[in-house]
Amino acid sequence: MEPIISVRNLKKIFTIGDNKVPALNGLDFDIYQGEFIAIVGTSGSGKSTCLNMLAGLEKPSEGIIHIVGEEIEKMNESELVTFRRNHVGFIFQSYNLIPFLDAVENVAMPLMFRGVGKEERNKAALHYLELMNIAKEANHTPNQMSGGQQQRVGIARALVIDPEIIFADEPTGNLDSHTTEEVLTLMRKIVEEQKKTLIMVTHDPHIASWSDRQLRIVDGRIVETVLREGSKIEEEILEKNGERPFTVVHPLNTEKKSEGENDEKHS
Ligand SMILES: Nc1ncnc2c1ncn2[C@@H]1O[C@H](COP(=O)(O)OP(=O)(O)OP(=O)(O)O)[C@@H](O)[C@H]1O
Repeated sequence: MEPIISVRNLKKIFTIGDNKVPALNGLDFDIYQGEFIAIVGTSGSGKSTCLNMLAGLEKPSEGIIHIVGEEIEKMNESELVTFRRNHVGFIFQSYNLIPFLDAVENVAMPLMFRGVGKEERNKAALHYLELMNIAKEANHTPNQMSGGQQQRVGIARALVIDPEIIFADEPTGNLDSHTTEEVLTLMRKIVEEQKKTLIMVTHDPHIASWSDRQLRIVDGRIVETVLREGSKIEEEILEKNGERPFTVVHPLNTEKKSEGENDEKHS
């Protein structure tokens, strides 16, 4: 099996005036099609910076990002827009639905950008609303729906272009615990049934535990990976490749060790 995403020595340093803020200090990992990955860490650890760079929304300071066979850090802005339109779906914490459009029109929007005609795009939108168990609300605008319903519309919108990869930044951050479980169940369902690759950022260890594999970040480094017990995709990768997905882990117990001495390769 070949990875769908490969990241090597990914670094990001923000410059504010004379100050340099290192947000990512060298990430090395592979992700495979059909994996549900959680990037987990406390506030300021570098999760969103990592997601933004994988999605081509920010340029790395150093390093390589291969996604579906393309080196995205070398693309210019218009190539990145086309790349995202064709390969990537986004799920946002605050849903980002357009308030004056109903659910069908919101979901159909990415297809409109692709030039798909109204009848065809509305049909596709309804299909994904059905998949998310929210077809009854197809003609409701966002203010006529609960948070959980809006997020299901948000997921349908991410799916409508049939992307290989879906990025989700704190997708359940605004939901109560019951609705969070419902939305996570649906997210697992789309990963398993449609073989999508889902990369979710969260600060919450319980939400992260829904994923197949957690990458825990502290101070811009991966300090731990956690596999979900019994994960089908992780067993499939192990069986086909003879090893676990490549990740370089920098464990936290660094006292008395020089730089790099305690780095472990987990594969
Ligand atoms: N545009 C920016 N300019 C300067 N510094 C930034 C910028 N974006 C992020 N940072 C800094 O980079 C570090 C990592 O931030 P990031 O937003 O990736 O963390 P996070 O883990 O996603 O946090 P949160 O959960 O609070 O969103 C922090 O120290 C942050 O202050």
